[in-house]
Amino acid sequence: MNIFDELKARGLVFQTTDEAALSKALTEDMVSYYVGYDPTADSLHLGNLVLILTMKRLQMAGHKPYALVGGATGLIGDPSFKDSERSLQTKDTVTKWSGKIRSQLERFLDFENGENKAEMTNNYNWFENLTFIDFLRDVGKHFTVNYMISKDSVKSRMESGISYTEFAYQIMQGYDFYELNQLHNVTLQLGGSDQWGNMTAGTELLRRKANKQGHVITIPLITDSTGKKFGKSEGNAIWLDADKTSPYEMYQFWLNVDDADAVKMLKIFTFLSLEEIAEIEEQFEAARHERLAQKVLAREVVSLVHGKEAYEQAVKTSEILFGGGDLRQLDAKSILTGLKAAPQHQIAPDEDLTLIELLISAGIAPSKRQAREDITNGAIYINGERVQELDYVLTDSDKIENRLTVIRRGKKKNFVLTY
Ligand SMILES: Nc1ncnc2c1ncn2[C@@H]1O[C@H](COP(=O)(O)OP(=O)(O)OP(=O)(O)O)[C@@H](O)[C@H]1O
Ligand SMILES: N[C@@H](Cc1ccc(O)cc1)C(=O)O
Repeated sequence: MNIFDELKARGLVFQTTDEAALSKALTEDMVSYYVGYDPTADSLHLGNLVLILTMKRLQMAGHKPYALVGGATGLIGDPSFKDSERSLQTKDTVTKWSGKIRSQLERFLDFENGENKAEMTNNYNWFENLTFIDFLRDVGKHFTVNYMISKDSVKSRMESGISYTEFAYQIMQGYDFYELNQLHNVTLQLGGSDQWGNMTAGTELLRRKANKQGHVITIPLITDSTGKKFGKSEGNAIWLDADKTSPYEMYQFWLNVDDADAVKMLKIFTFLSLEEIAEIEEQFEAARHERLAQKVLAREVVSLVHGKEAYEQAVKTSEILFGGGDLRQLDAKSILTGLKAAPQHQIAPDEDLTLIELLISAGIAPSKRQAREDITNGAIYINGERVQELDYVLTDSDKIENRLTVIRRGKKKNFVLTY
């Protein structure tokens, strides 16, 4: 199967320009291609990861990737399918975020080996010295306003309003494609389906200014279970930066993917072969309650993004939180994430309550009698360990990172005491 057919079989192709020519080029030559990321946050997220992995698939098939950080376009703001203007970030912020995005991209592609090793680029390099006059004369002249306003990506804004700044965005991205073609013979651009308008501005410029054919592939936008696109603007991003979304949170996210989406996600987010995925699908369908597809997803994607060790730590966290064990082996953040749904109760630092008093004050037991019964029956656990002393007083070693203590009543009911 050639790489284009494989991308299609994985559900990664939404739209393309001239499919026959593109498929032929990808079969016969080494194609140089690019994907652009604007530094509009300090981290990429799972929605962006789909494209990074698609870049990687093409690189594994022998094609040459250019990862572009939008140091210039990030200063302008892409209006595609956005209801309102973006607020401009300072130049310092954009520079700082560019660095972060760049180092995340570097983790996924091979920048070292072979003729098709990946290259990193930044459109600030060519926009920095391009004067306004030259831009209008050499680039703007190739676009009619009629063409620009006809794009679906800006249509709604033609009514609600759009600044000249954001309106110019599509021809900036168009110019990037042209420039990368001139510099590195890049002939293919990939992006999410919301990027079609900007990307075809590039093929248009290539045709008009250099008389060359450029290709575009859009990938479908990945949505959450409620049908919302994963992304920053929707506020449901799962970040690749471990400080923003911990490996444990990402692990939980994958474990909770809907049955209906799980196999689709395996094709999009993992490097397992389609045959391996078909086998997993068969087992998964035979016993859905075992959630095999979700477990494999969690293993593959968390290991890919955060490494095997972080994945194993996430599994351990889950086992200890939900299967039993000493919670002091875990960090406070993972516990808070894992027990998000558990009731929390804040304790004043100098409150030296006995266990009975504590159970009542935190609402864990309804009465003194019940509290006493629970403790003596062995139904009360502090950080996973059974405590049967009625007048036990919490010590510093019960306070995980000095932030919290978990009290469990019976098998499942957790309560988090915070300080
Ligand atoms: N959920 C998603 N599924 C597939 N591709 C995505 C998704 N979210 C973003 N992308 C793609 O990643 C690239 C970079 O996206 P961008 O920086 O606009 O992220 P974003 O989170 O969508 O940002 P914003 O929400 O601010 O628009 C684009 O090509 C975009 O289409
Ligand atoms: N417009 C793209 C980012 C991008 C920037 C410059 C490009 O040349 C290509 C893509 C986005 O917002 O996601």
